[in-house]
Amino acid sequence: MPKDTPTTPLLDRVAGPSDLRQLPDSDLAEIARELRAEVISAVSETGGHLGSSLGVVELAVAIHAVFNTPMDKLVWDVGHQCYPHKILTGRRDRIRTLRQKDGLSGFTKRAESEYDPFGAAHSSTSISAALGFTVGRDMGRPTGDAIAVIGDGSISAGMAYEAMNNAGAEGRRMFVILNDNEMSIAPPVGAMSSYLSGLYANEPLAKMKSLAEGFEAALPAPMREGAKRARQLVTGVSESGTLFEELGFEYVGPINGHDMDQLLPVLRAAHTRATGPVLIHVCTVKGKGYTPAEASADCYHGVSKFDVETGAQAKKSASAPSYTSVFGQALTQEAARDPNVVAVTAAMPSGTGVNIMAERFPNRVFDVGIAEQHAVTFAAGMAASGLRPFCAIYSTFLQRGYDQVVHDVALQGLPVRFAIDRAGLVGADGPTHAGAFDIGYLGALPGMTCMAAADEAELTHMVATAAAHDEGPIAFRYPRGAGTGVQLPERGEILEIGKGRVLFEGTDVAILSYGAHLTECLEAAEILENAGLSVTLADARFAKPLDRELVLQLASHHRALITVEEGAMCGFGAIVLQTLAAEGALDRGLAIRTMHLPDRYIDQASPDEMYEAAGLTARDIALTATQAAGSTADVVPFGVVK
Ligand SMILES: Cc1ncc(C[n+]2csc(CCOP(=O)(O)OP(=O)(O)O)c2C)c(N)n1
Ligand SMILES: CC(=O)[C@@H](O)[C@H](O)COP(=O)(O)O
Ligand SMILES: [Mg+2]
Repeated sequence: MPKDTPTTPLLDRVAGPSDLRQLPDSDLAEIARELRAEVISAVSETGGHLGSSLGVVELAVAIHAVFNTPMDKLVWDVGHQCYPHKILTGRRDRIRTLRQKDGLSGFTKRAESEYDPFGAAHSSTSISAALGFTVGRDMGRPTGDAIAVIGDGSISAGMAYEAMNNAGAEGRRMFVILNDNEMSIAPPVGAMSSYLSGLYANEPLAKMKSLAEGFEAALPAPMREGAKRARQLVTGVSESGTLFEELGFEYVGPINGHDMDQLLPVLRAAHTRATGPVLIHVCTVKGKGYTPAEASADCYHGVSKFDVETGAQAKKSASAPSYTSVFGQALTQEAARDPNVVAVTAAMPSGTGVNIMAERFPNRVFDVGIAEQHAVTFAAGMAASGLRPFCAIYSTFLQRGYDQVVHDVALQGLPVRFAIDRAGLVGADGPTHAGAFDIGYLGALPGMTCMAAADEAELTHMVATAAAHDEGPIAFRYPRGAGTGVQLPERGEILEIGKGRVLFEGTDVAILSYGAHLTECLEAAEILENAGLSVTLADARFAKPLDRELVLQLASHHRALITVEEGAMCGFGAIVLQTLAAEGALDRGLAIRTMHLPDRYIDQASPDEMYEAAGLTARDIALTATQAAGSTADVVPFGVVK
């Protein structure tokens, strides 16, 4: 047994939620204690989203004890807090494979378990999905109650309100549990967060509040009194109820989400009496029960492997600064030169690196909360006012703001600068977080300039180029993690729009790279040269406008042309193909291959393993080039490829 494996005699008897339901209530707090120890122990070995999972340990036990999962549909918003739920629902034996190749996903996933009725990883979808299940139940589908568990950060997104607006009007029996830990990844922002804090502040007086008399009656006597008092208090102080009540929900809470003596009776009362939508406001502590997590500024939102005793996390041995930090520094330099440069983040200040600019220019960096759609249009408004906004959003999350990119930015030709982090495959977070599609979805837009950084120096140039580009929207993408270690320029150079660069010239095969896979292309070129093929390597820098002249030149002077990108099909390769086709350059016997992510989702693993599964290693590029060039040379001797 590994040294940190806790003893868990009660939890050992729980193979699934039905076992939990056989236990007396008096055992459930102890189950939660053992479950917390198991989560800490497992995540110390795997890394992952620890703080959020620790915050919902009691909640997970109580929900599974009261509701009839999997018939009742439990939908965890984001899903990053689902580790206790996975342990309780038959996945304990694989919990130490979390976020690894062939292991458990770090999020809820339909394919993994019947207890995960709805997959997630992007936030604020749970209420909509739960309402969908509710309608399914009411229309005779074999499904029970639906329960959405959503955090205070995630409930700031517009989608959650769209869902509550709809659910309140539908008036169907469903449950929304607001898990309020007064934290997002960073401290939460915005008026909604202040509003929830106000409700939370009522806690000593309003232990329980429900405007429905019948609901109060279902509570145990001590709570009933509290509920009545709260009702009088609230109705006395203000004519209106909470925002949730205005939206048509019955509001219950706030209650202490770590106290089984509050959780169990409240959930049971709700379960017994609810006839319409109910919102149960549960207050929790992110990182609860693990001192290093509770004491840290981010409550151990996402951790690498760590020492359970000390909480010390394994340090990544980065030989080079991360792309994110290089972006943050370059942005700060631009902001120092130009007072019109502003930055927007949607709840990811440190993830995107705009926190670096915020240290020097706090009034010019705007964290809008989890609200990508608003972030994009807000940036568009700022651009229309004459400011120079950088809208820094991960590729995968920008998907949520796509109509805003099209309608509010591109169509109006507004110069919003999109800094697109996490381009390509990201590793442990898996396919939900892969930056796979932005080349295609942005490349399709008239007037959009699209760049991809081959290394950190290139990223610095692209930040400078974007800052200087007032002619319309411009985007630049770069991957998660450490850069290549190249020398960074003192100041970013303004690149000529639509011009690529040739790294070296050969005669047989041309490789045209777009983005950070240039490293693999360099390696592939070396393999090919060793095998006797003469290679040209070019970095396109721009997908739009494409360097037409360069592409035509590569097409006409080589037997084979290979494009390489860290993105899905319908991306850079497609743009190259369409350009060549339009020029008639495909009519002359050129062998062309477009290398991109395959047309399937790639499960979590390390980024290298994921790129291997995607067929995008240096070896894959070399093999593809050889075959395209019609060479029979044995181009990949063992030992050459890393
Ligand atoms: C659409 C979208 N934007 C951003 C994120 C990144 N993200 C993941 S969790 C999180 C914070 C969520 O806060 P909350 O819902 O309060 O849960 P907690 O982490 O506090 O448990 C953010 C911003 C995401 N998953 N989805
Ligand atoms: C759950 C979620 O969406 C974030 O916590 C995400 O996992 C962060 O990813 P990075 O570690 O790449 O910032
Ligand atoms: Mg929170």
